[in-house]
Amino acid sequence: MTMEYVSTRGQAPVLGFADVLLQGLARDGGLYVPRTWPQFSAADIRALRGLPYEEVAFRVLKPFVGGEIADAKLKSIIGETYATFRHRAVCPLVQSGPSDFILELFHGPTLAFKDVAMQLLARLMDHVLAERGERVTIAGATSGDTGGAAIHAFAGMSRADVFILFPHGKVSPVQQRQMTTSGAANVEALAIEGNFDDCQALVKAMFNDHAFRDGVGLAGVNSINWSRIMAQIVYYFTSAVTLGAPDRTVSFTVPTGNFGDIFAGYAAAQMGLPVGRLVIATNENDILARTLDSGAYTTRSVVATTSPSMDIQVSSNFERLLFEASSRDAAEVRGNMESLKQSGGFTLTGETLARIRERFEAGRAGADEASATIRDLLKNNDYLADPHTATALRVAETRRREGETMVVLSTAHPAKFPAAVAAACGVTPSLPEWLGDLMEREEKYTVLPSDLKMVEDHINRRKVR
Ligand SMILES: Cc1ncc(COP(=O)(O)O)c(C=O)c1O
Ligand SMILES: N[C@@H](CCOP(=O)(O)O)C(=O)O
Repeated sequence: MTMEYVSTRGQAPVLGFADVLLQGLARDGGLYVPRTWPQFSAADIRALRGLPYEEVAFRVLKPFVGGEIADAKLKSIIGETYATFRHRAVCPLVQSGPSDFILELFHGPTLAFKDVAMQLLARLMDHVLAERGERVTIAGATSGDTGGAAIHAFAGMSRADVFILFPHGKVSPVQQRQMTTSGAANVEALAIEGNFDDCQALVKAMFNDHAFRDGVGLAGVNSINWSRIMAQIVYYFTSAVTLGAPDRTVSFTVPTGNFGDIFAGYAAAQMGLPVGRLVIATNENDILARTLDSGAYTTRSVVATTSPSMDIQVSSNFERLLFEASSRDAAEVRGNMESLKQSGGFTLTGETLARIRERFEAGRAGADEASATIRDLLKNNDYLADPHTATALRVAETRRREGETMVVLSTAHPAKFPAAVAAACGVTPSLPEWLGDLMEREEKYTVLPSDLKMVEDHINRRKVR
Protein backbone atom coordinates (compact mmCIF):
# COMPACT_ATOMS: atom_id res chain seq x y z
CA MET A 1 0.00 0.00 0.00
CA THR A 2 2.72 2.51 0.91
CA MET A 3 5.20 3.64 -1.73
CA GLU A 4 8.81 4.51 -1.06
CA TYR A 5 10.96 6.65 -3.31
CA VAL A 6 14.74 6.35 -3.71
CA SER A 7 17.23 8.77 -5.23
CA THR A 8 19.08 7.89 -8.44
CA ARG A 9 22.30 8.84 -6.63
CA GLY A 10 21.60 6.61 -3.63
CA GLN A 11 22.66 9.08 -0.96
CA ALA A 12 19.46 10.90 -0.06
CA PRO A 13 16.82 9.82 2.45
CA VAL A 14 14.17 7.36 1.24
CA LEU A 15 10.87 9.28 1.24
CA GLY A 16 7.14 8.75 0.88
CA PHE A 17 4.94 10.36 -1.76
CA ALA A 18 4.05 13.65 -0.04
CA ASP A 19 7.67 14.42 0.86
CA VAL A 20 8.83 13.64 -2.67
CA LEU A 21 6.08 15.90 -4.00
CA LEU A 22 7.46 18.83 -1.99
CA GLN A 23 11.14 18.06 -2.55
CA GLY A 24 11.93 18.50 -6.23
CA LEU A 25 15.55 17.46 -6.48
CA ALA A 26 16.80 14.90 -3.93
CA ARG A 27 19.28 16.26 -1.41
CA ASP A 28 22.15 14.32 -3.03
CA GLY A 29 21.42 16.02 -6.38
CA GLY A 30 19.63 12.94 -7.73
CA LEU A 31 16.06 12.36 -8.89
CA TYR A 32 13.49 10.34 -7.00
CA VAL A 33 11.98 7.19 -8.51
CA PRO A 34 9.62 4.66 -6.93
CA ARG A 35 11.46 1.82 -5.19
CA THR A 36 9.34 -0.66 -7.16
CA TRP A 37 7.06 -0.28 -10.17
CA PRO A 38 3.37 -0.90 -9.44
CA GLN A 39 2.17 -3.82 -11.57
CA PHE A 40 -0.91 -3.88 -13.81
CA SER A 41 -1.95 -7.33 -15.03
CA ALA A 42 -3.58 -7.87 -18.42
CA ALA A 43 -6.92 -8.05 -16.58
CA ASP A 44 -6.25 -4.75 -14.78
CA ILE A 45 -5.45 -3.11 -18.10
CA ARG A 46 -8.47 -4.62 -19.84
CA ALA A 47 -10.65 -3.25 -17.03
CA LEU A 48 -9.59 0.29 -18.01
CA ARG A 49 -11.40 0.03 -21.35
CA GLY A 50 -14.21 2.54 -21.72
CA LEU A 51 -13.42 4.34 -18.46
CA PRO A 52 -13.24 8.15 -18.43
CA TYR A 53 -9.75 9.67 -18.31
CA GLU A 54 -10.22 10.70 -14.66
CA GLU A 55 -10.97 7.15 -13.55
CA VAL A 56 -7.96 5.72 -15.41
CA ALA A 57 -5.87 8.46 -13.82
CA PHE A 58 -7.12 7.49 -10.36
CA ARG A 59 -6.27 3.80 -10.88
CA VAL A 60 -2.83 4.52 -12.34
CA LEU A 61 -1.87 7.18 -9.77
CA LYS A 62 -3.22 5.53 -6.63
CA PRO A 63 -0.32 3.08 -6.10
CA PHE A 64 2.23 5.91 -6.47
CA VAL A 65 0.43 7.99 -3.87
CA GLY A 66 0.76 5.01 -1.55
CA GLY A 67 -2.24 5.78 0.65
CA GLU A 68 -0.92 9.21 1.70
CA ILE A 69 -4.00 10.96 0.27
CA ALA A 70 -7.42 9.46 0.95
CA ASP A 71 -9.05 7.92 -2.14
CA ALA A 72 -12.01 10.29 -2.10
CA LYS A 73 -9.73 13.33 -1.89
CA LEU A 74 -7.45 12.02 -4.64
CA LYS A 75 -10.47 11.44 -6.86
CA SER A 76 -11.78 14.94 -6.28
CA ILE A 77 -8.35 16.48 -6.99
CA ILE A 78 -8.12 14.49 -10.23
CA GLY A 79 -11.67 15.52 -11.16
CA GLU A 80 -10.94 19.24 -10.63
CA THR A 81 -7.67 18.93 -12.52
CA TYR A 82 -9.07 17.55 -15.74
CA ALA A 83 -12.16 19.75 -15.61
CA THR A 84 -9.74 22.50 -16.72
CA PHE A 85 -9.27 20.72 -20.07
CA ARG A 86 -11.30 21.77 -23.08
CA HIS A 87 -11.70 18.32 -24.64
CA ARG A 88 -14.02 15.73 -23.10
CA ALA A 89 -11.49 12.96 -23.70
CA VAL A 90 -8.78 15.15 -22.02
CA CYS A 91 -6.04 13.68 -24.26
CA PRO A 92 -7.77 12.56 -27.48
CA LEU A 93 -6.30 10.39 -30.23
CA VAL A 94 -6.52 11.43 -33.87
CA GLN A 95 -5.86 8.89 -36.61
CA SER A 96 -3.33 10.07 -39.18
CA GLY A 97 -2.66 6.86 -41.12
CA PRO A 98 -3.66 3.17 -41.22
CA SER A 99 -1.92 2.42 -37.94
CA ASP A 100 -0.67 5.92 -37.10
CA PHE A 101 -2.15 8.11 -34.42
CA ILE A 102 -1.53 11.53 -32.93
CA LEU A 103 -2.12 11.87 -29.18
CA GLU A 104 -3.20 15.46 -28.58
CA LEU A 105 -1.92 16.61 -25.22
CA PHE A 106 -2.57 20.32 -25.65
CA HIS A 107 -6.19 20.80 -24.59
CA GLY A 108 -5.29 22.23 -21.19
CA PRO A 109 -5.29 25.90 -20.19
CA THR A 110 -1.84 26.80 -21.61
CA LEU A 111 -2.02 24.67 -24.76
CA ALA A 112 0.90 22.32 -24.01
CA PHE A 113 1.25 18.83 -22.56
CA LYS A 114 2.68 20.36 -19.39
CA ASP A 115 -0.84 21.16 -18.19
CA VAL A 116 -1.65 17.46 -17.84
CA ALA A 117 0.80 17.17 -14.96
CA MET A 118 1.07 20.75 -13.74
CA GLN A 119 -2.64 21.25 -13.04
CA LEU A 120 -2.50 18.09 -10.92
CA LEU A 121 0.79 18.92 -9.23
CA ALA A 122 -0.44 22.33 -8.06
CA ARG A 123 -3.59 20.83 -6.53
CA LEU A 124 -1.69 17.97 -4.87
CA MET A 125 0.86 20.40 -3.43
CA ASP A 126 -1.82 22.75 -2.17
CA HIS A 127 -3.55 19.86 -0.43
CA VAL A 128 -0.38 18.58 1.26
CA LEU A 129 0.75 22.09 2.25
CA ALA A 130 -2.67 22.87 3.74
CA GLU A 131 -2.58 19.65 5.77
CA ARG A 132 0.90 20.47 7.05
CA GLY A 133 0.29 24.19 7.51
CA GLU A 134 3.37 24.96 5.38
CA ARG A 135 4.33 27.28 2.52
CA VAL A 136 6.93 26.75 -0.20
CA THR A 137 8.99 28.77 -2.63
CA ILE A 138 8.98 27.22 -6.07
CA ALA A 139 11.84 27.73 -8.53
CA GLY A 140 11.34 26.38 -12.03
CA ALA A 141 13.30 26.52 -15.28
CA THR A 142 11.57 26.64 -18.63
CA SER A 143 12.39 26.60 -22.30
CA GLY A 144 8.90 27.93 -22.82
CA ASP A 145 6.06 25.62 -21.84
CA THR A 146 6.68 24.46 -18.27
CA GLY A 147 6.79 28.10 -17.15
CA GLY A 148 3.42 29.09 -18.56
CA ALA A 149 1.81 25.91 -17.25
CA ALA A 150 3.27 26.43 -13.76
CA ILE A 151 2.27 30.08 -13.62
CA HIS A 152 -1.29 29.25 -14.65
CA ALA A 153 -1.55 26.37 -12.19
CA PHE A 154 -0.10 28.20 -9.17
CA ALA A 155 -1.31 31.79 -9.78
CA GLY A 156 -3.11 33.10 -6.71
CA MET A 157 -2.24 30.09 -4.56
CA SER A 158 -1.65 31.32 -1.01
CA ARG A 159 0.82 28.58 -0.03
CA ALA A 160 3.42 29.05 -2.78
CA ASP A 161 5.59 31.79 -4.24
CA VAL A 162 6.66 30.86 -7.74
CA PHE A 163 9.74 32.04 -9.65
CA ILE A 164 10.11 30.86 -13.23
CA LEU A 165 13.45 31.27 -15.00
CA PHE A 166 13.21 31.48 -18.78
CA PRO A 167 15.93 32.16 -21.39
CA HIS A 168 15.63 35.85 -22.33
CA GLY A 169 14.63 36.27 -25.97
CA LYS A 170 14.57 32.53 -26.67
CA VAL A 171 10.91 31.61 -26.18
CA SER A 172 8.02 32.30 -28.55
CA PRO A 173 6.04 35.53 -27.98
CA VAL A 174 2.96 33.50 -26.95
CA GLN A 175 4.99 31.45 -24.48
CA GLN A 176 6.52 34.62 -23.02
CA ARG A 177 3.14 36.31 -22.57
CA GLN A 178 1.74 33.23 -20.84
CA MET A 179 4.47 33.71 -18.24
CA THR A 180 4.51 37.47 -17.93
CA THR A 181 0.87 38.55 -17.92
CA SER A 182 -0.77 36.59 -15.09
CA GLY A 183 -0.90 39.64 -12.80
CA ALA A 184 -0.77 37.29 -9.79
CA ALA A 185 1.20 38.56 -6.79
CA ASN A 186 2.68 35.15 -5.91
CA VAL A 187 4.33 34.46 -9.29
CA GLU A 188 7.23 36.10 -11.08
CA ALA A 189 8.88 35.42 -14.42
CA LEU A 190 12.65 35.92 -14.49
CA ALA A 191 14.24 36.43 -17.92
CA ILE A 192 17.73 34.99 -17.57
CA GLU A 193 20.51 36.15 -19.88
CA GLY A 194 21.43 32.68 -21.09
CA ASN A 195 19.86 29.58 -22.57
CA PHE A 196 17.53 26.95 -21.06
CA ASP A 197 20.44 24.84 -19.81
CA ASP A 198 21.68 27.89 -17.84
CA CYS A 199 18.20 28.31 -16.30
CA GLN A 200 18.02 24.62 -15.40
CA ALA A 201 21.56 24.68 -13.95
CA LEU A 202 20.60 27.67 -11.77
CA VAL A 203 17.52 25.88 -10.43
CA LYS A 204 19.51 22.73 -9.66
CA ALA A 205 22.22 24.84 -8.02
CA MET A 206 19.56 26.43 -5.78
CA PHE A 207 18.46 22.94 -4.71
CA ASN A 208 22.08 21.96 -4.04
CA ASP A 209 22.65 25.13 -1.96
CA HIS A 210 21.12 23.61 1.16
CA ALA A 211 21.22 26.83 3.19
CA PHE A 212 19.18 28.65 0.53
CA ARG A 213 16.97 25.61 -0.06
CA ASP A 214 16.05 25.23 3.59
CA GLY A 215 15.86 28.99 4.15
CA VAL A 216 13.17 29.58 1.54
CA GLY A 217 11.52 26.13 1.68
CA LEU A 218 12.39 25.36 -1.93
CA ALA A 219 10.16 23.11 -4.02
CA GLY A 220 10.33 22.20 -7.70
CA VAL A 221 7.83 21.88 -10.52
CA ASN A 222 10.13 20.76 -13.31
CA SER A 223 10.13 17.13 -14.30
CA ILE A 224 12.78 16.55 -11.65
CA ASN A 225 9.63 16.34 -9.49
CA TRP A 226 8.40 12.74 -9.65
CA SER A 227 4.73 13.80 -9.67
CA ARG A 228 5.19 15.39 -13.10
CA ILE A 229 6.27 12.03 -14.58
CA MET A 230 3.61 10.16 -12.64
CA ALA A 231 0.79 12.24 -14.14
CA GLN A 232 2.17 11.75 -17.65
CA ILE A 233 2.10 7.95 -17.35
CA VAL A 234 -1.69 8.10 -17.46
CA TYR A 235 -2.01 9.08 -21.13
CA TYR A 236 0.19 6.20 -22.22
CA PHE A 237 -2.38 3.95 -20.57
CA THR A 238 -5.45 5.72 -21.96
CA SER A 239 -4.11 5.81 -25.52
CA ALA A 240 -2.78 2.23 -25.54
CA VAL A 241 -6.03 0.90 -24.06
CA THR A 242 -8.08 2.82 -26.63
CA LEU A 243 -6.00 1.15 -29.35
CA GLY A 244 -6.47 -2.35 -27.94
CA ALA A 245 -4.02 -2.90 -25.07
CA PRO A 246 -3.40 -5.30 -23.45
CA ASP A 247 -4.14 -7.33 -26.59
CA ARG A 248 -2.21 -5.01 -28.85
CA THR A 249 1.30 -3.60 -28.43
CA VAL A 250 1.64 0.12 -29.07
CA SER A 251 4.81 2.11 -29.85
CA PHE A 252 5.28 5.81 -29.16
CA THR A 253 7.35 8.57 -30.72
CA VAL A 254 7.94 11.50 -28.42
CA PRO A 255 9.38 14.96 -29.14
CA THR A 256 12.04 15.01 -26.48
CA GLY A 257 14.07 17.55 -24.55
CA ASN A 258 14.31 16.93 -20.83
CA PHE A 259 13.28 13.29 -21.28
CA GLY A 260 10.37 13.52 -18.83
CA ASP A 261 7.58 12.73 -21.25
CA ILE A 262 9.26 9.70 -22.79
CA PHE A 263 10.41 8.45 -19.39
CA ALA A 264 6.73 8.32 -18.43
CA GLY A 265 6.29 5.91 -21.35
CA TYR A 266 9.13 3.80 -20.01
CA ALA A 267 7.45 3.80 -16.59
CA ALA A 268 4.16 2.66 -18.17
CA ALA A 269 6.02 -0.24 -19.80
CA GLN A 270 7.61 -1.17 -16.46
CA MET A 271 4.12 -1.28 -14.98
CA GLY A 272 2.98 -3.90 -17.46
CA LEU A 273 1.53 -1.84 -20.34
CA PRO A 274 2.43 -3.53 -23.65
CA VAL A 275 4.63 -0.75 -25.02
CA GLY A 276 6.72 -1.53 -28.10
CA ARG A 277 9.39 0.91 -29.15
CA LEU A 278 9.88 4.27 -27.51
CA VAL A 279 11.29 6.55 -30.18
CA ILE A 280 13.06 9.69 -29.03
CA ALA A 281 12.61 12.53 -31.52
CA THR A 282 15.07 15.41 -31.31
CA ASN A 283 15.57 18.59 -33.30
CA GLU A 284 19.02 19.96 -34.22
CA ASN A 285 19.93 19.72 -30.53
CA ASP A 286 20.37 16.00 -30.92
CA ILE A 287 22.41 14.95 -27.91
CA LEU A 288 20.08 12.02 -27.16
CA ALA A 289 20.17 10.71 -30.73
CA ARG A 290 23.97 10.91 -30.70
CA THR A 291 24.10 9.15 -27.34
CA LEU A 292 21.97 6.24 -28.52
CA ASP A 293 24.15 5.98 -31.62
CA SER A 294 27.55 6.08 -30.00
CA GLY A 295 27.09 5.51 -26.26
CA ALA A 296 28.79 8.86 -25.57
CA TYR A 297 26.71 11.61 -23.98
CA THR A 298 28.61 14.68 -25.11
CA THR A 299 27.21 18.20 -24.69
CA ARG A 300 27.64 20.80 -27.42
CA SER A 301 26.41 24.36 -27.54
CA VAL A 302 22.68 24.74 -28.03
CA VAL A 303 21.37 26.09 -31.31
CA ALA A 304 18.11 28.03 -31.52
CA THR A 305 15.47 26.18 -33.56
CA THR A 306 11.83 26.49 -34.55
CA SER A 307 10.97 23.99 -31.80
CA PRO A 308 12.47 26.03 -28.92
CA SER A 309 11.01 23.95 -26.10
CA MET A 310 13.37 21.14 -27.13
CA ASP A 311 16.50 23.31 -27.31
CA ILE A 312 18.20 21.42 -24.51
CA GLN A 313 21.56 19.74 -23.97
CA VAL A 314 21.41 18.58 -20.37
CA SER A 315 18.40 16.29 -20.43
CA SER A 316 17.44 15.94 -16.76
CA ASN A 317 15.43 12.75 -16.79
CA PHE A 318 17.99 10.78 -18.75
CA GLU A 319 19.46 10.29 -15.27
CA ARG A 320 16.35 8.32 -14.30
CA LEU A 321 16.84 6.07 -17.33
CA LEU A 322 20.53 5.61 -16.53
CA PHE A 323 19.55 4.46 -13.06
CA GLU A 324 17.10 1.94 -14.47
CA ALA A 325 19.30 0.71 -17.30
CA SER A 326 22.29 0.26 -15.00
CA SER A 327 20.12 -2.04 -12.85
CA ARG A 328 19.76 0.78 -10.33
CA ASP A 329 23.50 1.21 -9.82
CA ALA A 330 23.59 4.57 -8.01
CA ALA A 331 27.41 4.58 -8.03
CA GLU A 332 27.43 4.34 -11.84
CA VAL A 333 24.93 7.21 -12.04
CA ARG A 334 27.01 9.32 -9.63
CA GLY A 335 30.12 8.68 -11.75
CA ASN A 336 28.32 9.71 -14.93
CA MET A 337 26.89 12.86 -13.38
CA GLU A 338 30.24 13.86 -11.91
CA SER A 339 31.85 13.42 -15.33
CA LEU A 340 29.05 15.51 -16.91
CA LYS A 341 29.79 18.27 -14.41
CA GLN A 342 33.58 18.11 -14.77
CA SER A 343 34.00 17.47 -18.49
CA GLY A 344 30.62 17.99 -20.16
CA GLY A 345 29.92 14.35 -20.90
CA PHE A 346 30.17 10.67 -20.01
CA THR A 347 30.27 7.32 -21.74
CA LEU A 348 27.69 4.63 -21.07
CA THR A 349 28.87 1.14 -20.21
CA GLY A 350 28.15 -1.47 -22.88
CA GLU A 351 25.52 -3.15 -20.67
CA THR A 352 23.69 0.08 -19.89
CA LEU A 353 23.64 1.12 -23.55
CA ALA A 354 22.41 -2.31 -24.63
CA ARG A 355 19.55 -2.19 -22.11
CA ILE A 356 18.54 1.28 -23.27
CA ARG A 357 18.55 0.12 -26.89
CA GLU A 358 16.24 -2.78 -26.03
CA ARG A 359 13.40 -0.29 -25.66
CA PHE A 360 14.55 3.05 -27.08
CA GLU A 361 15.50 4.35 -30.50
CA ALA A 362 16.27 7.91 -31.46
CA GLY A 363 16.01 10.06 -34.54
CA ARG A 364 16.60 13.66 -35.48
CA ALA A 365 14.58 15.97 -37.71
CA GLY A 366 15.80 19.49 -38.46
CA ALA A 367 13.66 22.60 -38.92
CA ASP A 368 13.31 22.12 -42.70
CA GLU A 369 12.07 18.57 -42.26
CA ALA A 370 9.62 19.63 -39.55
CA SER A 371 8.35 22.43 -41.84
CA ALA A 372 7.87 19.99 -44.72
CA THR A 373 5.88 17.72 -42.40
CA ILE A 374 3.65 20.60 -41.29
CA ARG A 375 3.01 21.41 -44.96
CA ASP A 376 2.34 17.79 -45.98
CA LEU A 377 0.05 17.08 -43.08
CA LEU A 378 -2.03 20.16 -43.77
CA LYS A 379 -2.27 19.28 -47.46
CA ASN A 380 -2.98 15.57 -47.06
CA ASN A 381 -4.84 15.37 -43.73
CA ASP A 382 -6.10 18.93 -43.24
CA TYR A 383 -4.32 18.85 -39.86
CA LEU A 384 -2.17 21.62 -38.42
CA ALA A 385 0.73 20.46 -36.24
CA ASP A 386 3.10 22.54 -34.15
CA PRO A 387 6.86 22.30 -34.84
CA HIS A 388 7.56 19.97 -31.86
CA THR A 389 4.87 17.54 -32.94
CA ALA A 390 6.07 17.82 -36.53
CA THR A 391 9.60 16.90 -35.46
CA ALA A 392 8.26 13.71 -33.92
CA LEU A 393 5.97 12.97 -36.87
CA ARG A 394 8.94 13.20 -39.23
CA VAL A 395 11.09 10.95 -37.06
CA ALA A 396 8.25 8.41 -36.77
CA GLU A 397 7.81 8.47 -40.53
CA THR A 398 11.48 7.77 -41.23
CA ARG A 399 11.48 4.87 -38.76
CA ARG A 400 8.16 3.35 -39.71
CA ARG A 401 7.84 -0.46 -39.34
CA GLU A 402 5.30 -2.56 -41.15
CA GLY A 403 2.35 -3.57 -38.97
CA GLU A 404 3.35 -1.46 -35.97
CA THR A 405 0.80 0.74 -34.22
CA MET A 406 2.53 4.06 -33.67
CA VAL A 407 1.32 6.93 -31.51
CA VAL A 408 3.07 10.29 -31.90
CA LEU A 409 2.71 12.57 -28.91
CA SER A 410 1.50 16.04 -29.89
CA THR A 411 2.90 18.23 -27.17
CA ALA A 412 1.74 21.72 -28.09
CA HIS A 413 -1.02 23.59 -29.92
CA PRO A 414 0.23 25.15 -33.17
CA ALA A 415 -0.95 28.60 -32.02
CA LYS A 416 1.91 28.68 -29.51
CA PHE A 417 4.33 28.89 -32.45
CA PRO A 418 2.44 30.91 -35.08
CA ALA A 419 5.50 32.29 -36.88
CA ALA A 420 7.10 28.89 -37.46
CA VAL A 421 3.80 27.33 -38.53
CA ALA A 422 2.99 30.21 -40.92
CA ALA A 423 6.48 30.04 -42.42
CA ALA A 424 6.02 26.32 -42.99
CA CYS A 425 2.57 26.28 -44.54
CA GLY A 426 1.25 29.80 -44.98
CA VAL A 427 -1.49 29.39 -42.36
CA THR A 428 -1.27 31.40 -39.14
CA PRO A 429 -2.99 29.42 -36.39
CA SER A 430 -5.04 31.56 -34.06
CA LEU A 431 -5.24 31.32 -30.31
CA PRO A 432 -8.44 29.89 -28.88
CA GLU A 433 -11.03 32.43 -27.90
CA TRP A 434 -10.28 32.34 -24.17
CA LEU A 435 -6.68 33.42 -24.86
CA GLY A 436 -7.67 35.88 -27.58
CA ASP A 437 -6.39 38.99 -25.72
CA LEU A 438 -3.10 37.40 -24.59
CA MET A 439 -0.91 39.53 -26.84
CA GLU A 440 -2.51 42.75 -25.57
CA ARG A 441 -2.14 42.00 -21.85
CA GLU A 442 0.43 43.98 -19.86
CA GLU A 443 3.73 42.16 -19.35
CA LYS A 444 5.76 42.06 -16.14
CA TYR A 445 9.11 40.32 -15.74
CA THR A 446 12.59 40.90 -14.41
CA VAL A 447 15.77 40.46 -16.44
CA LEU A 448 18.64 38.89 -14.50
CA PRO A 449 22.12 37.65 -15.43
CA SER A 450 22.81 33.93 -15.28
CA ASP A 451 24.31 34.26 -11.81
CA LEU A 452 23.30 32.05 -8.88
CA LYS A 453 23.86 34.62 -6.16
CA MET A 454 21.94 37.34 -7.95
CA VAL A 455 19.00 35.04 -8.61
CA GLU A 456 18.97 33.75 -5.02
CA ASP A 457 19.17 37.31 -3.64
CA HIS A 458 16.30 38.35 -5.88
CA ILE A 459 14.13 35.45 -4.70
CA ASN A 460 14.97 36.14 -1.06
CA ARG A 461 13.93 39.77 -1.49
CA ARG A 462 10.77 39.09 -3.46
CA LYS A 463 9.13 36.08 -1.89
CA VAL A 464 5.91 37.04 -0.16
CA ARG A 465 6.45 35.58 3.31
C1 LIG B 1 6.08 21.45 -26.78
C2 LIG B 1 7.11 20.57 -26.15
N1 LIG B 1 7.41 19.41 -26.76
C3 LIG B 1 8.35 18.59 -26.25
C4 LIG B 1 9.04 18.91 -25.09
C5 LIG B 1 10.03 17.94 -24.56
O1 LIG B 1 9.49 17.22 -23.48
P1 LIG B 1 10.43 16.57 -22.40
O2 LIG B 1 11.23 17.72 -21.84
O3 LIG B 1 9.54 15.97 -21.40
O4 LIG B 1 11.30 15.63 -23.10
C6 LIG B 1 8.75 20.10 -24.44
C7 LIG B 1 9.44 20.51 -23.20
O5 LIG B 1 9.50 19.86 -22.25
C8 LIG B 1 7.74 20.93 -24.96
O6 LIG B 1 7.39 22.04 -24.33
N1 LIG C 1 10.73 21.97 -22.51
C1 LIG C 1 10.53 22.34 -21.16
C2 LIG C 1 11.80 22.38 -20.39
C3 LIG C 1 11.58 22.08 -18.94
O1 LIG C 1 11.19 20.76 -18.85
P1 LIG C 1 10.54 20.05 -17.62
O2 LIG C 1 9.64 19.05 -18.25
O3 LIG C 1 11.65 19.46 -16.87
O4 LIG C 1 9.79 21.03 -16.80
C4 LIG C 1 9.76 23.66 -21.10
O5 LIG C 1 8.98 23.89 -22.00
O6 LIG C 1 9.93 24.44 -20.22
